[in-house]
Amino acid sequence: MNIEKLIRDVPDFPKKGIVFKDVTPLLANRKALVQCADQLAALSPNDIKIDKVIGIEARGFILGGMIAERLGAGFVPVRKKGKLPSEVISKKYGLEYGEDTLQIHTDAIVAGEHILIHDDVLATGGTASAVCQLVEELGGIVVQCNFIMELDFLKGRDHLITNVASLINY
Ligand SMILES: O=P(O)(O)OC[C@H]1O[C@H](OP(=O)(O)OP(=O)(O)O)[C@H](O)[C@@H]1O
Ligand SMILES: Nc1ncnc2[nH]cnc12
Repeated sequence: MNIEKLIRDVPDFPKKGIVFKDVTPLLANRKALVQCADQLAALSPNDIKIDKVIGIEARGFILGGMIAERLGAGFVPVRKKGKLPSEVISKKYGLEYGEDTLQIHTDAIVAGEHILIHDDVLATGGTASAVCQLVEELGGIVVQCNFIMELDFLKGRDHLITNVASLINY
């Protein structure tokens, strides 16, 4: 089925001038959800065993968990500042409509592990790039960053030195 039809444009959210790509209709459709998870898992390079999938808060959690299950990998959340309970490392970052700080538990990744990072949208790349840096600080190897969609005109791909894959390009 055509998952693109289930992504809704919301003008002027969360700020004037931003066209927000809303994935909630896609997530609510049982066939689209499964198809999306299957296709994202299939994007992962099949010659490297993924140890852990990272989902980026909040919209990266849903399909990140489904991809981890399909790849037989663990799941690691990267969260906004102040949400993870144990010892963390942090990275400040800028995104299409603001800035924030992301955190990961220091014991979430063992040095040398192969990591796949998932999020719903690649826009400027600020968010995904910060997560790559967190993974590398812990000694993880980023195998791929994958996304439901990529906003090509914001050139997020240029900020990521790793393999980048997405299901839809705008
Ligand atoms: O490529 P960038 O310009 O960095 O933008 C992409 C990020 O923006 C959105 O998250 P948001 O910070 O809105 O958080 P949410 O998932 O909690 O709504 C999206 O889910 C990505 O994480
Ligand atoms: N235009 C957009 N729609 C949805 N999520 C985003 N994250 C950054 N830019 C976005």
